[in-house]
Amino acid sequence: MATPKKIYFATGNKKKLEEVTAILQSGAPLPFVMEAVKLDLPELQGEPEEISKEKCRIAAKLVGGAVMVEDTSLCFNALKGLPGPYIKWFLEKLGHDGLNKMLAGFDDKTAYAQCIFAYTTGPEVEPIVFVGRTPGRIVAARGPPDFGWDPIFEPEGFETTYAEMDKETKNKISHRYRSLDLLRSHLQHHSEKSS
Ligand SMILES: O=c1nc[nH]c2c1ncn2[C@H]1C[C@H](O)[C@@H](COP(=O)(O)OP(=O)(O)OP(=O)(O)O)O1
Ligand SMILES: [Mg+2]
Repeated sequence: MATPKKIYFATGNKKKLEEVTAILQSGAPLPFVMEAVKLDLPELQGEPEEISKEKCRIAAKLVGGAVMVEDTSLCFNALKGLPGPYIKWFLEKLGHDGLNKMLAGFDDKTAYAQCIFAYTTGPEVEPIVFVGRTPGRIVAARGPPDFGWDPIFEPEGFETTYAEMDKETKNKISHRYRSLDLLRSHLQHHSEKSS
């Protein structure tokens, strides 16, 4: 399916939108225009890929066109990947400190941040997904509490948390960057210019 000229990015999260905008601007010229649309999408249950796909189907019906969405998980290895896609509620109820305490009984503090973009050309078309992961570990909160669980996630190979990094650095190594980069390649590959 050829890449459409305009693709909506549906999210209710301003910080996600800021990062997605920055990541898309920092690469090669795009074969499409991204238009943000603020939607309050449901928090679904299930396997992360399915959650993203279903979110995308719902968004495509609402916007009536090509759309991308993403769903983000924070997965603790000691907890076999939980809270995963339910991190939003865990963060809201327990805060940074409570999330750290969840791992108190475990030596293994490693975790991974996962972002799954789902994209469809329209409401009748099955979405496809792109999985981006960044490994790291859960630490006591450090850095500005601007965005979700950024202060408690220290990516592997760094001594700073996501929150302590400048945005440019985060956007080069993040789960979101990795997932969006796969989608970008897909769209570039399927654009009329290159096919
Ligand atoms: O890079 C990130 N760094 C720190 N925290 C993050 C990040 N990315 C998402 N988050 C938070 C937001 C929400 O508490 C949960 C994901 O839930 P998730 O459903 O994907 O996000 P959301 O409901 O805020 O926006 P949306 O309207 O796109 O579903 O993790
Ligand atoms: Mg959500």
